[in-house]
Amino acid sequence: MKIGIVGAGMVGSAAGYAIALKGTASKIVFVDYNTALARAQAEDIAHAVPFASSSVVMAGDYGDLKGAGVVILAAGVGQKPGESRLELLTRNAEVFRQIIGKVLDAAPDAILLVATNPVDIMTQIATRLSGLPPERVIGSGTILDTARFRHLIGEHLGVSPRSVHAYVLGEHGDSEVLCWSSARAGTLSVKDFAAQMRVPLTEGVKARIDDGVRNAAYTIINGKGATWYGIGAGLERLVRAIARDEQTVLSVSIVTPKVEGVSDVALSIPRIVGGQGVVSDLFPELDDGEHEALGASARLLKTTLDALEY
Ligand SMILES: NC(=O)C1=CN([C@@H]2O[C@H](COP(=O)(O)OP(=O)(O)OC[C@H]3O[C@@H](n4cnc5c(N)ncnc54)[C@H](O)[C@@H]3O)[C@@H](O)[C@H]2O)C=CC1
Ligand SMILES: CC(=O)C(=O)O
Repeated sequence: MKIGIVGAGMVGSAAGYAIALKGTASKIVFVDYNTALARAQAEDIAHAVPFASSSVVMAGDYGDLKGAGVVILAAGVGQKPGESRLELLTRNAEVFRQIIGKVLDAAPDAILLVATNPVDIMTQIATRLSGLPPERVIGSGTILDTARFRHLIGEHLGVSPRSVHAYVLGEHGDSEVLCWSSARAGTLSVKDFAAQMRVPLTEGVKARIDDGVRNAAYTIINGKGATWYGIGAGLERLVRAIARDEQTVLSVSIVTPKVEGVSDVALSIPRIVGGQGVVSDLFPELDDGEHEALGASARLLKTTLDALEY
């Protein structure tokens, strides 16, 4: 499958690098209004390909997205230290106004994968601007937060994160909801797993993990200015699920008709992803606190979107 990446900065290039190394796409086209940057990223990544795959990597303009099955949208500004994702909204909504029409003129059949923050609201904006059905405009949502959650649980329990099945729901942002009530390691609830392994899983430990997931972006941005490897790998995972029609469960954001009483809001729940985009939503079982927190997250996103004129 040919894929396009609009925005050749840290996130776009990390995604392209991961896709090229895994050979997930036959062709990768970078588009950026900084054409020198797009060309440099494509050339640098192309030099990694002989070690790994046979993907063709190039830079181009919007017309070169013709025939792309997936276009990743990673253009726009990122957070400065201390800035929240929601504070980026006005600037990045303007970027999407400039690029979505051009992407669709060239690649009307593409599935759009949104990475630009605040990703849930940008997904809702991209859905509206494109006129595409929601299942074809997919925000990376909490795919990264879910990976962070699995990493920290696995580290604490002494088990591979690949054996941890746990999801972060709601906003990719401060109001996200770590779903402890259904978190499992292997075949056991994390509580039973911890007991068998004789590892404490106290409220204090859970609070530390919650903080580590919720504030990971702030910590990393303080240290190196931005985050890119985690989301780059997450975007590759999404492209793979689509390119191979995997029907894989991933926590991603699309405009959803009803969540905890809030209508038409983009946020993450686990969903089945395949060649047509999102195939099904999987509403997880939640405890009362998680229901409440997911409702609050949905209301925050909806109110923030409603305040934006676009
Ligand atoms: N969804 C997620 O989990 C994550 C999302 N992000 C978000 O991804 C976005 C990109 O972050 P970075 O790559 O670090 O930023 P960056 O500044 O390195 O790259 C952004 C690129 O967008 C390009 N761009 C801006 N306006 C454009 C336009 N109108 N047309 C074409 N290209 C344009 C810039 O030239 C730049 O190369 C940010 O909004 C950031 O917050 C970052 C990390 C994780
Ligand atoms: C920047 C961002 O959204 C993240 O790393 O979670």
